[in-house]
Amino acid sequence: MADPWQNEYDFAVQVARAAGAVIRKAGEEEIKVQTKSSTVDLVTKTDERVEKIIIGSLKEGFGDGTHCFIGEESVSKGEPVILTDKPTWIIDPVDGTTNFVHGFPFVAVSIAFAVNKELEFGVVYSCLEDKMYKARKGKGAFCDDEQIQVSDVKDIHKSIIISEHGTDRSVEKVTKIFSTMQKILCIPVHGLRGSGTAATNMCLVASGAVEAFFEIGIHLWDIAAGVVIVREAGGLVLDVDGGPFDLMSRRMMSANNNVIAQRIIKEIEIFPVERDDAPVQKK
Ligand SMILES: O=P([O-])([O-])O[C@@H]1[C@H](O)[C@H](O)[C@@H](O)[C@H](O)[C@H]1O
Ligand SMILES: [Mg+2]
Repeated sequence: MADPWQNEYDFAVQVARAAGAVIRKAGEEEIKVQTKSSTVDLVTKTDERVEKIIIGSLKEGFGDGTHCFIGEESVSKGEPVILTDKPTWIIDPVDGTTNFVHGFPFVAVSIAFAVNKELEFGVVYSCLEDKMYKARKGKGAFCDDEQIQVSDVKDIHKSIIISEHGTDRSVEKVTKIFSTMQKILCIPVHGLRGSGTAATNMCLVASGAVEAFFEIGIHLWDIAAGVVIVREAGGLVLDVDGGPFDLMSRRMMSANNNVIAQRIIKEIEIFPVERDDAPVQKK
């Protein structure tokens, strides 16, 4: 049977590449910064503009009303996060906005596609490095058309682990995050890293540069595309307590294998976060 979502997949790659070119260009100009949920949760005109470009192009291609869209900036303007069985695009126009603002060279466009609430494909364009990561369910993961695979390291002492601290600066949460990092570092592991973009971090797991990446507090648009890429590269994605991964939970552990995942999970100090599909009240 012909691949039902091949057109959508090819289109997503084209749109991500075009969006990345807009981001690169915008990075050469003056960047005006605003804040969202906190003073360190940054947003720029480029985030909004690129999301409009991406959703606009997707609607031109597939705008017969059967497709739904969940985009970071639309949600921050008050749209609810509702994932139905309909074909749904999950978009982070600029993952790594803080990096973008500071000229730190990792910024990604992340586009995922889900049907019947299952992720079908993911595209992550690391636009400053000009690397196109992509994966289609059951068909492998690729970086610039070269197939990628997770690392085969099983010894935690030979691993590099990524975690991030997100944008919540409450002392209780930051304390737990750093306590977890300290425990992992002292296992000991070879190193701790973080690129500043969850989407890129997942591609680093998928391509074998690191063994695991976990974070509490990410949103579905940060990781949806990366989830497919990690799985198709032979890795696994779990909840931070070792249970099944839940796209809406804002908790995610991705690893090259279960030995590494379980060893890290033992050290994670979990703190509560509001789910992405929590009913919209306020804003
Ligand atoms: O805001 P944004 O730059 O799109 O996304 C952020 C990045 O992915 C960062 O690595 C992660 O630590 C944050 O949790 C995300 O919110
Ligand atoms: Mg993001």
